[in-house]
Amino acid sequence: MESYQVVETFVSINGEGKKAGRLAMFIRLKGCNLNCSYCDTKWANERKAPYELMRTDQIIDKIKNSGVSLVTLTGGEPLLDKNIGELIGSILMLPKTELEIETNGSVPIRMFRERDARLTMTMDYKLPSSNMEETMCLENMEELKPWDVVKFVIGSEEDLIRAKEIIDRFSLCEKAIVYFSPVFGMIEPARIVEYMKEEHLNKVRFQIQIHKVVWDPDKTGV
Ligand SMILES: C[S@@+](CC[C@H](N)C(=O)[O-])C[C@H]1O[C@@H](n2cnc3c(N)ncnc32)[C@H](O)[C@@H]1O
Ligand SMILES: Nc1nc2[nH]cc(C(=O)O)c2c(=O)[nH]1
Ligand code: SF4
Ligand SMILES: [Mg+2]
Repeated sequence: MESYQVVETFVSINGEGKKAGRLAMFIRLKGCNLNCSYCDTKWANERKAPYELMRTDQIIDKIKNSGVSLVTLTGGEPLLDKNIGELIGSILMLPKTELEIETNGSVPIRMFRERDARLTMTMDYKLPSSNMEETMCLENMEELKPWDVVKFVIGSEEDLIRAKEIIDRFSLCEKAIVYFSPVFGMIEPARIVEYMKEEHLNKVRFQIQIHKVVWDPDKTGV
């Protein structure tokens, strides 16, 4: 049985994506291959970040005991772990449990091609203000399912323009559910809505990270 470097687990309302507002069990894995300018979980990516090595069965027990039916696997970058398939498969064996994976868009999601709506990919497209755009795996745009989410986290005017270009180039609104979300505190959220109106982005959904409004934005474990 495999084990994973877990930096935190907690139950909270999901603050992002199409399952926002619902209770979820969060499993946050250590480490990331990117270094986004705005990352709010840099602490989890540090080499020295403390973690608990948890076996698949221990994580599954934790989910079962939580009584929560939605699991959010995040990080760091959860898809970097070469054994992640075992954990994903085991979570999906739990009856009536939905799994959402937060992934950064730089790691191929192709190996998860055979999946139904119980496994949602919530995939970022990293825009210029992240300084990570060149790492994006564009083949992923062809692997999206209609129930997946593509998230553009927007920090600047340049990001807005680039997000629209990418949506148009890959017909993203026809392939998946598309969100615009501000880099927390970096751009006036109303400007994003203005841009959506200007460009008639009728299928894009606007979202603010709910947990940063409910709790201190720097608080972990919520
Ligand atoms: C911390 S990341 C972990 C999962 C994965 N590494 C990724 O980037 O998608 C989870 C989500 O938080 C978003 N995020 C990180 N820092 C943020 C910030 N300062 N403001 C808004 N969203 C942020 C990321 O863009 C991503 O969508
Ligand atoms: N409440 C809450 N919802 C979230 N949705 C995605 C998160 C993440 O960090 O990936 C997150 C998070 O950190 N907290
Ligand atoms: S990819 Fe995700 S975890 Fe990694 S640095 Fe960017 S926002 Fe942070
Ligand atoms: Mg977060």
